Amino acid sequence: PKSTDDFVYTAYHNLSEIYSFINMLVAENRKLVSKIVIGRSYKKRPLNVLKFSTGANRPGIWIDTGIHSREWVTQASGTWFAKKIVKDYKRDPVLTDILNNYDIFLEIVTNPDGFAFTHSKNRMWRKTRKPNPGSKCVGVDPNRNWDAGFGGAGSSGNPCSETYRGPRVNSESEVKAIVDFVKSHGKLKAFVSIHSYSQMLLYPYGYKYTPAKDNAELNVLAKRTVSALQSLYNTRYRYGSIINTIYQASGGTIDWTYNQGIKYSYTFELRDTGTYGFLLPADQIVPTAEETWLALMTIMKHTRKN
Ligand SMILES: O=C(NO)N[C@H](Cc1ccccc1)C(=O)O
Ligand SMILES: [Zn+2]
Repeated sequence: PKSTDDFVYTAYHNLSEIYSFINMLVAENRKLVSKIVIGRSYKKRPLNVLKFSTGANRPGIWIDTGIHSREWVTQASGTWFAKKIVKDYKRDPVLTDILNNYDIFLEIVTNPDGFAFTHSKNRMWRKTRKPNPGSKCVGVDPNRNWDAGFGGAGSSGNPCSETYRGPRVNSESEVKAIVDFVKSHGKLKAFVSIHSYSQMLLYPYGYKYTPAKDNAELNVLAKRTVSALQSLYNTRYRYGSIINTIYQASGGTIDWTYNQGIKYSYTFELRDTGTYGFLLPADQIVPTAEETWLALMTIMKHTRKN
């Protein structure tokens, strides 16, 4: 495609197509959009983050998709979100107000090595692609590698496991890059990590049963958020803390971001509930992105007001 207007949002795309989408979007919207490279993957691919900003030194909102590479509807949705933001700025009053006060950071391909591998060799690949010394098994689960209950129940020490935590905290450059960005930015007010599938909206904690101190507020906001999502196509989501809603998981992304003080830390599990699972048909990409955008707007609106 020559522009992001004729990019096909109703189809899945490979790594180079998404990278070129990102570059086109920046080139077409130089005032609003810039690209930050926050680091490199194990295989030295750039970790590209889109920054949407209308002024300096603003607080920020973070959204990542594709940290688990096989969850293709998430990177596809992230691409659609990026275009939606530039289309709606100055047209939608709520988004315009958010962007006049907050920066939005969007990492679409958060695990590029894994994503490339799902296109080339194994569609069901989840982890990073860093080799594990002493094992024939490759990769670390980037949703177990964070310094939040790291190594506890709900992750594995076996390199061959899909939930292998890694040899140490932040061993994965894809994770470390985000950790460093969060710490250096210092003013992120919301952090949303988008996965699939199960149709759930989850908040901390995953590594312990202790409720988050903001549990009540996070629960009320989650309820309102899933209602907004359901309003479009009647897609139903469950919501609650990770450990109570799905299972115990240690070293997870949003447990760490919440403990960093980012109150509005959420994980989405997008469509579906298992009919197609990770192999969600492409004709569900745009409906999924549209309904999820209503949810994200709810969280961003609440963040703006608090
Ligand atoms: O893999 C997915 N979804 O794709 N999520 C599950 C559950 C989860 C969600 C959020 C935090 C921690 C754990 C996982 O095992 O990582
Ligand atoms: Zn996942």
